[in-house]
This record gives sequence, C-alpha cells and structure tokens, in this order.
Amino acid sequence: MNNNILVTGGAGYIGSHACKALQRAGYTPITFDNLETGWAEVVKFGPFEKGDLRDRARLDDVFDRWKPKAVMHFAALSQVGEAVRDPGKYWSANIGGAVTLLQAMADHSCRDIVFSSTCATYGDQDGVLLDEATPQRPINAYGASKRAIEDMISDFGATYGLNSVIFRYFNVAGADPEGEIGEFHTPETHLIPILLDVASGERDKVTIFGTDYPTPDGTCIRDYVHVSDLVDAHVAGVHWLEAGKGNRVFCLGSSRGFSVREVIAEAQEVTASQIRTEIGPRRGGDAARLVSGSVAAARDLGWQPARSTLSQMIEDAWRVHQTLQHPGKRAS
Ligand SMILES: NC(=O)c1ccc[n+]([C@@H]2O[C@H](COP(=O)([O-])OP(=O)(O)OC[C@H]3O[C@@H](n4cnc5c(N)ncnc54)[C@H](O)[C@@H]3O)[C@@H](O)[C@H]2O)c1
Ligand SMILES: O=c1ccn([C@@H]2O[C@H](COP(=O)(O)OP(=O)(O)O[C@H]3O[C@H](CO)[C@H](O)[C@H](O)[C@H]3O)[C@@H](O)[C@H]2O)c(=O)[nH]1
Repeated sequence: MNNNILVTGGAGYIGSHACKALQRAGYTPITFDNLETGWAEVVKFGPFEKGDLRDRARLDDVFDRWKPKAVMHFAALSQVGEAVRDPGKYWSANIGGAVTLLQAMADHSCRDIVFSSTCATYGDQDGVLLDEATPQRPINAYGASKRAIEDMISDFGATYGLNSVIFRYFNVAGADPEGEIGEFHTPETHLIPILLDVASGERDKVTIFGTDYPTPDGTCIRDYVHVSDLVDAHVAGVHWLEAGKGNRVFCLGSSRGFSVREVIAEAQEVTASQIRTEIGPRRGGDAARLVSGSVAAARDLGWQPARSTLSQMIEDAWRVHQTLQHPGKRAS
C-alpha cells in the first residue's frame, strides 16, 4: 500500500500546512486544487494536480494515477460575508465539489476521509460553550453547506463503507513556525492578517464589524487555534482511520474566547504598532460568540495544542508576514 493522501485545497492556507505535516509524518500529500483562492507557490511538500473538484474526469485521472489511501478534504469557499451576499455560489461550489469527490472515492474504493467542517455550523447559540453534541443551527450558507456535507459523508458511509473523521474547527490563525508558508488570501477578509496589514502600513485601518453584540465589550468573540496545532490533529485523524477506529466528529479549538477588540490589542502588542480602527456595522452572518468547550480531541485523539496562545499565533503570523512575499501581492 502506498502512503499517498489526496489533499483537496492543498494550495490554500490550512491545506498547505497540512501537506507539510503529512510529509513530515511520512506520507506523500497529493495536492488537488483549482487555485481559486490558493497559490501554486505554497505547494512545496508533494506533487500538485491542478483541477476543480466538480470535474469528475479530472478526479478519476488523479485517483487512477495516485491511488490515494485517504483524502483530506479542505477545498471549499469559506468566507462568511461572501456566503451571505451570494449563497448560491456557496451551495453550488461546496456541495458540488463534495458530492463529486465522495462519489469518486466510492467508485475508486478509497474509503477514508478527513473533512474540514466548522463551528460556523453551530450558528448563534447564546453564549454556550460548543462541543460535538451541540445542535447545529447554521445562520449562513457557508455553515449550512458544511453541515450538509457532514450529512452527505454520513450517507456515503452507510452505503459505501466510507470512514470519516470530521473536524469542526474554530478560527484558524498563525503560520508555519519555521516560516516556510503562511496565510495568503486575496482579498484578505480574516481579522488577524488584516491587523498585520495595518501594522505594516499596507492598509490604513481595520473596521470593527459591530460593537453592539451581547458580549462584554460589544464585539464578537472567537476561539483561535494555531494552524500548526490544527494540522497535527489532521495527521492524528489519518492515524485514527488507519487504526480502524470508526467515524468520529471532533471540535478543534483552544477553548478560550477573544473579542475583536482583544485581538486588536494583542496585535498591537506583538507588532509594537498602533493599529488604527474604525467602527462599522455588523457583518451579516456573524454569530456573537463561538467558543469550544470540547475535550474529545484531547481525550480520544491525544491532541495537545502547543502553540495556540493568542500571542504565539500572532507572533508566528507576523514573522511570516515580514519575511515571505504574499504570492498575490507579487505582481502589484
Ligand atoms: N480558516 C479558518 O479559520 C477555517 C475555520 C473553519 C473551517 N475552515 C475550513 O478549512 C478549509 C480550508 O480553509 P482555508 O482557510 O485554508 O481556505 P483557503 O481558501 O486558503 O483554501 C481553500 C483551497 O481550496 C481550493 N478550492 C476551492 N474550491 C475548489 C474546487 N472546487 N476545486 C478545487 N479546489 C478548490 C482553493 O483554491 C484554495 O486553495 C475550508 O474548507 C474551510 O471551510 C477554515
Ligand atoms: O475586518 C474585519 C474582519 C473580521 N472582523 C471580525 O473578526 C471576527 C473574526 O472574523 P474572521 O473573518 O477572521 O473569521 P470568521 O469568524 O468570519 O470565519 C473563520 O472562522 C469560521 C469559524 O468560526 C469559519 O469556518 C471561516 O471559514 C473562517 O474564515 C468576526 O467577528 C468578524 O466580524 C472584523 O471586525 N473586521
């Protein structure tokens, strides 16, 4: 049996870090990506197959040639604001991609999948800590499409014997501690990279999306987890499936919540810069508070986040921000 793992979305932020972790763990990550939001420049840890998940013939070709023993499925559209503005785009891309991939897996007898779900599947839950048993009530098309894919995976499991580890991540942040890759989105919509753009003078200011949430300082609270810790859990997920331990869902967060204002304060501290802010209206689709209360990944997967303090995540992201050229900014 080969050690090939098909990594959909391997040219993206989390997928590229996962490829590095997989290579280090002795696997060969085969990146499959259409580069819609990713970059060929970050595919450094294994072969690259350019293609769109909705292209079944292209997937068949890749499954035939590489015969992956498992799939890590990261490829998706994943911006909350855009999903509210254009829900059809999210349903079409995320569901279309997933159903084509799962059918190809079934037809090529590839039985193990690790899937990127999200705490955005929970919606607004009135401040409760979230875990695997919390009912999922998504409030935007992004979260709804991810919950639907969880259901799809379960149906394919029942019919074709597909085995799955589903990870519901909280907010992923930071960058490769060795500085080889980082978070490169264009346009950037995520809070921490935007703060670093302001700190470095590439942006004028950050807009705080709403100060009237039912939280202590009125801004949204999120649970941030380091991308290198997150991808370690994915390697553990592959080991879990290899050991035949069955289908599981795990939340991946740090179990600590930080408001937008707290993240801004920490970014100012780490970068030793004044970060100019303005107050804007709420962004559609945002829940007030999303914080993990789960212990399952620590208990059952042996997952111990090592770098998921807010300061460490911003420090690692800041180092890469200062040393690596953003592939999308090269031409501009
Ligand atoms: N970043 C976070 O905080 C976060 C939190 C929870 C869940 N997630 C999930 O993790 C996954 C990765 O997120 P990311 O932040 O790395 O995003 P990203 O946009 O950097 O990466 C996604 C990659 O998938 C590719 N892709 C998209 N649609 C495709 C298609 N139809 N065919 C082939 N390739 C396609 C893109 O080109 C890109 O390289 C997503 O599924 C996202 O929903 C992310
Ligand atoms: O310019 C900005 C950008 C963000 N925010 C706020 O900062 C918080 C974090 O926003 P991000 O855009 O960084 O992250 P999201 O919480 O929207 O989404 C991220 O985490 C989710 C899980 O919570 C998803 O899965 C999604 O894929 C991933 O992008 C939110 O309250 C948002 O409103 C601002 O105030 N100003």
